[in-house]
Amino acid sequence: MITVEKALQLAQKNIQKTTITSDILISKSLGYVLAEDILSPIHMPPFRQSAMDGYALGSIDEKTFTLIGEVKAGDDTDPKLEQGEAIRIFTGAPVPSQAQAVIMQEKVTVQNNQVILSEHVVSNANIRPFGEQIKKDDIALAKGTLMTAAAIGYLASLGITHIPVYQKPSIAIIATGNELIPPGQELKYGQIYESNSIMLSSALNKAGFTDISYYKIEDEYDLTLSILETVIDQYDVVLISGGISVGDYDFVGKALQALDVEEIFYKVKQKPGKPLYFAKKQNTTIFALPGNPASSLSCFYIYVLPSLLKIAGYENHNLTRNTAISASHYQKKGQRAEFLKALIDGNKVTILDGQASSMLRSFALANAIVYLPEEVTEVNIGDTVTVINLP
Ligand SMILES: Nc1nc2c(c(=O)[nH]1)N[C@H]1C(S)=C(S)[C@@H](COP(=O)(O)OP(=O)(O)OC[C@H]3O[C@@H](n4cnc5c(N)ncnc54)[C@H](O)[C@@H]3O)O[C@H]1N2
Ligand code: MOO
Repeated sequence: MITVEKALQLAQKNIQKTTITSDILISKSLGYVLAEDILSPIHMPPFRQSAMDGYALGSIDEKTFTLIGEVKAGDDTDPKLEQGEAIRIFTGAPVPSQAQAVIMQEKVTVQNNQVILSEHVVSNANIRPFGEQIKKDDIALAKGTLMTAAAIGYLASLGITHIPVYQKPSIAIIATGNELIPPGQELKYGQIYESNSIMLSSALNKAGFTDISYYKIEDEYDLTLSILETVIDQYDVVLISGGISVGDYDFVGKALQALDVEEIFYKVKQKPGKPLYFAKKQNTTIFALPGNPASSLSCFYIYVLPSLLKIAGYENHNLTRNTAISASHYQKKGQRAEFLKALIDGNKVTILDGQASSMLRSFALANAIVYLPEEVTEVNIGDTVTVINLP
């Protein structure tokens, strides 16, 4: 059994950013990472732009100007403007080439076609210079940038429609267990509802991973072997739930071994999620998550999600860790490091009741995980603890 720190380190070391990129519509690019530098195809702004509704002035030394016309946003005119003359102008409109400044309409009075300034203006006031934000062929956004709403808006403002991004992995989720039936059917004695696949796919969707396929396997060796062989061949990432412990009907480990996967680690000194298994085969990454629902989700957030984000090209792929002051007393029962479902409010964190790995209610209420390393055996109210924010 390895430590949490060693397991995290091995996951980091054995996961590489994908080399597969594709050109996609920017409207579909939220959450993708740029695979190349994007150069601006235009100067932005593409002309001298008025930043205010007011008057464009032919000179800046006078206090009174003769009003000779108007330019509004979208106009394609460049009217002549002499010293002592002004043109009515609006925010976003092209500023006449000869204009030396724009004054806000609140700072003038207009009488008989004369614009009278109540204060002096400085040269180029309220004019957004040509190419002020970015020049044509300069790097608009660098390779590695995460596409956020703002990044999408920015590239759209430069007229860009398609961008090269790192492809997101295709993912198979495999739920194992004879006892599992889909929600919506009536439970027979011995059965429970299968909830891990919908939970994991929801967590994947939230993180922007949508290429997901589902499989359900009975606890049967040959079937486990053949389905695992197929999915390892077909998908970039395989997430298996359950069947990874030591019981007579836990066939996942045996099947993976028979398929000659490269085992990176099996069993981590942690609670929940002790029998976590991580392996690779060619370009496929395989995580076998313990079947207990809270163990599955805990391992997903701590190990799987950072790995998937790294594959998809994210620079900051780890969940944020902070410290907070515990509002709870908690006594560890065993020796393993623990990930505890918790509720953080400001810098105060409450460890929730119901931490068993079979229970999801505390997870459903949690917004954070308190991490207790092996050496911490007890938390007292007022102690500083490590907190991992849940996405
Ligand atoms: N003798 C030992 N027994 C167990 C050990 C051990 O070290 N020695 N470890 C325990 C720990 S810790 C865990 S965690 C579990 C993990 O077991 P598996 O990964 O093999 O998972 P299963 O046995 O298939 O299922 C465990 C539990 O979770 C329920 N389950 C499974 N899949 C789903 C699903 N898709 N949706 C909802 N619930 C699911 C299943 O019914 C079981 O109750 O092993 C301990 N045993
Ligand atoms: O490690 Mo298991 O997830 O404690 O129950």
